[in-house]
Amino acid sequence: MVRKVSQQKSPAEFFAENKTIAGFDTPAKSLYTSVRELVENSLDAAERVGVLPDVNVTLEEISLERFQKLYGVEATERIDKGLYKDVETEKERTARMKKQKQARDKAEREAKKKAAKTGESVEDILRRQEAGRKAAATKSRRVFYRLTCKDNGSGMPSDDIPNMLGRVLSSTKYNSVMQTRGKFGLGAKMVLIWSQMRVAQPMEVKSAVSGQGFVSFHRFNIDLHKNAPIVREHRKLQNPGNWRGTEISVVIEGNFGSYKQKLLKYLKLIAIITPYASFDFRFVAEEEKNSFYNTYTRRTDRMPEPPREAKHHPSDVDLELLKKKIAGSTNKKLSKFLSGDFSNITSTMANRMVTELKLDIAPRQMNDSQLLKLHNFMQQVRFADPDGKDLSPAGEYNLRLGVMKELNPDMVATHQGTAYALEGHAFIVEAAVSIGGKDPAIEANQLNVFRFANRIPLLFEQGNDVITRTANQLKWNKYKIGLEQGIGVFVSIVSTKIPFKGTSKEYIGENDKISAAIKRSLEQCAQQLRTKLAKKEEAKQQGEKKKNLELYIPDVSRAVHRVLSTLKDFDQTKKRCIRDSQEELLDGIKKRKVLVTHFTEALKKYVDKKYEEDGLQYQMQNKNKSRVEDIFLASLASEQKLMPPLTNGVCTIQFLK
Ligand SMILES: Nc1ncnc2c1ncn2[C@@H]1O[C@H](COP(=O)(O)OP(=O)(O)OP(=O)(O)O)[C@@H](O)[C@H]1O
Repeated sequence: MVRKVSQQKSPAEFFAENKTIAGFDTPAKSLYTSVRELVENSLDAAERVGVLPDVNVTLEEISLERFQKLYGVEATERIDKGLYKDVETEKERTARMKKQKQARDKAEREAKKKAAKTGESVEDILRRQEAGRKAAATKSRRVFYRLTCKDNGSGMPSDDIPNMLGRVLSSTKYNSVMQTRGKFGLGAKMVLIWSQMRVAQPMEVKSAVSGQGFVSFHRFNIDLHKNAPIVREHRKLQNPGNWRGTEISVVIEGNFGSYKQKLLKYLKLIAIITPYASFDFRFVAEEEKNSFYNTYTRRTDRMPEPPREAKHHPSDVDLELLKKKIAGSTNKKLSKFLSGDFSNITSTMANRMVTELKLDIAPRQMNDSQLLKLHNFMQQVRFADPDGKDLSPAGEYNLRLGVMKELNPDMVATHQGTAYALEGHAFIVEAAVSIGGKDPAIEANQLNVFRFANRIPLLFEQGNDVITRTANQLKWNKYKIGLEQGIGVFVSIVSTKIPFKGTSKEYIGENDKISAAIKRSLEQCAQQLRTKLAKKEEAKQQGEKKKNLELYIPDVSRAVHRVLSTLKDFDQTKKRCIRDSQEELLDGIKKRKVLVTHFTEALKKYVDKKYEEDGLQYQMQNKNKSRVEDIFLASLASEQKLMPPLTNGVCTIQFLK
């Protein structure tokens, strides 16, 4: 009998073997996830020190041939051709030729049909298809990329760099109950692990913190087995411009072709939810003509209030956490510990708890059974929900600005809900709903749902996500919102703990509380849009009424002129009922001084005036219903106090102080 020997795995080995759970599935997806992880770290780092983020991403394409040259990989001289999977056998060649001929014949038949319908030439259609086929064929080739992400964030202390980026499950974001984009202490390390699995090149990091006086440069790998960094090079570089920030550079295998659209969509969405950041994306292709540069400009200097560190909510505490907190407590009284270390426990509440527990001792003197008693008791007590004051939602102003700047829809409504609590963590849902616009991201005849969690876009598992499900369930036609023009639904959830499914942070599963909060926010947006649409419809109807009236003007002018022309020849007795001013008019007609065009002009003026009066009357009638409507003007000042409202009966304007 073989004796089984127990084995251990380091976290780095575990995640290398199970990279899919961190979003590193195929080379294409891994490239996308790598960009995402580095960008989100950069945003966290800039916001941590309260600076407007500047994030520059460069993706340099490196063909297999160039990769081999660059890294001195000797290409194998092909002698035994049968060994290579890209060399066909005779049998494979015959089968391929047969298949290609069938495909060509089919394509030709379809192209002829299409040409008859569209009027295009058969050759053009076939040429286009051929280009598509070639593009698809290049997708299967191995391609590498040097990914570089540079920011103006906090920078990293020199000694921390190898550990923070070369040891799986290390993070500066662990010990706090705080809203951050990063949470797992995994992202940047997975980028390096992915690189090591296919390319074996070290990660290069330049970073400078405030007042350090130099830029630290590190090249390192991860020892997967030990889960520890292997530093290959460490130097101090000069920093004459006092730069502060981080630049991370790594070579990875990828496939930009298949994930280009996803990646650009991601950048667009992150620009929507972070309009106070500036993003540059540069793609440097092997062939110059395929290179491009996208920039997502900053549109406001107004950053959301940064998230603050919150205390643990008592209902979210497990025994281990309670033990850890107690071990670190210097309080002499349990009541002080409870009110000081947890949110939502006032000193009165803490005293009541201690009396109820009959446990008036210093926390560190508690034995295991007392600890268990305290934990059990905490599970039974009714605590108030966390209030969400430490969270940092994007804010309606930023959300609206982001949607307008990137998508320019015809109409947009926004709403930020109040905070709710989920297992001891506060969360806030904010939403925007847009109608129409010409951006291809908003497709007509459907709901286009865009999801954000802790201000990062979620692009995968759309159908399983609570946001998509809730948006699809809403009865949009109840708000007279049709799908024809394309509806954009933008939902952003912020929390100290987002209940993501998996470490790749791709979606949030079904959850009644979150779903109800999303529904409420979307309903508010839909209600605003309903009012706007009604106003627009009213204006349209007024316009049509005016147009219809104008249509009659030429005929009416001619008819009136003709009647008056006949009147001018009436006998004196009948003429007596005509007043002096009218006498003058008839005289004008007789002498051909008053023509049909004079009637046309007069009637046109009258219709214009009437239309204006009706419009004004409509506004007056509705002034009480909808006088106050948020409009957002970019303010130069960061102060947000409001001046007293200025009202003129038609609208109310309130400026920021
Ligand atoms: N650009 C950067 N500037 C400053 N610090 C950074 C930067 N990138 C990473 N860090 C530091 O390195 C740590 C580890 O980053 P990593 O991406 O591995 O995990 P994380 O961001 O904490 O969590 P997640 O796995 O959820 O992304 C971060 O917590 C942060 O302190």
